[in-house]
Amino acid sequence: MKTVLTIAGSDSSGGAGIQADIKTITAHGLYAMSAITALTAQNTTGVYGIMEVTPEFLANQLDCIFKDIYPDAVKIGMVSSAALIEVIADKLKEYKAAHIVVDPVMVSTSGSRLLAEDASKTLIKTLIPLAQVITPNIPETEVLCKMDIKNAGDMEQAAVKIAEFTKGAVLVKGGHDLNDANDLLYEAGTFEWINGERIENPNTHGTGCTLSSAIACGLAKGDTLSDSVKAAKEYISGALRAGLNLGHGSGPLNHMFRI
Ligand SMILES: Nc1ncnc2c1ncn2[C@@H]1O[C@H](COP(=O)(O)OP(=O)(O)OP(=O)(O)O)[C@@H](O)[C@H]1O
Ligand SMILES: Cc1ncc(CO)c(N)n1
Repeated sequence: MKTVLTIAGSDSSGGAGIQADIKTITAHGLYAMSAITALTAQNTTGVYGIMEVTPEFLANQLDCIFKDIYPDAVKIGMVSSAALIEVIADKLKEYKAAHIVVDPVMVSTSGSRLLAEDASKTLIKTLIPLAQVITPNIPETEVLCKMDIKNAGDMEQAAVKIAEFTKGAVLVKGGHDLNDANDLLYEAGTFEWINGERIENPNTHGTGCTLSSAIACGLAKGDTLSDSVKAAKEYISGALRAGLNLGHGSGPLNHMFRI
């Protein structure tokens, strides 16, 4: 049984974070372990509270997991502070973790900041260089490369800039103001566009968490990064097409549709 560790925050509404990750990993037939970085009180309309775990407690969770069930891949989602980012980076190096997917979560779909202002530098300096792939959305890409992104050419230029400070690949996700669903994988100097049909569904809460967890599943199974991203794209499109409609805001996906 292949295993995937998610290191992320808890989303009380079940649509994003740890909950989305575990549903996605399970739907892919793999075993999910989880280390929780923070509790959030949130629902489909917004984030109403964040309570971080201490760095010591996060280190304890990671020790418990790596000493007992060694993960075949690791997905990192919301990590809201520099101190927690440093603990994760130290433990990933200590345990020589492989197939690390970093989803640089900064702001929730509902617009709430999930990464402290001063933590971006620590994310860039200590965690992103450990990633096999990072999966920023358009706003996160703009923060990471300090440029506006208005079109596909900007996405390609941004991916090259980000690759300068990460040793891994960059998946710049489309959507948002570009109003498409075309993603760009930049790996070892090569661009690969992974296009998707835009699905008119207001319930997109947790799409990024779901995609990055699905990519980690492919890597855990030994697939190439390109194949893992393409399979994850199929999965997220299917989850959007399945059209779950819960809550009064931008609701969750249907993770449990059959792949
Ligand atoms: N309406 C849509 N139709 C089809 N694909 C979509 C749609 N919205 C997003 N996607 C796809 O979903 C994946 C996640 O991208 P998105 O930009 O939503 O991530 P995100 O903003 O980080 O998500 P979240 O923060 O809600 O977890 C990408 O592959 C993107 O192309
Ligand atoms: C806990 C958590 N992680 C990630 C996201 C991304 O949307 C969210 N809304 N909540």
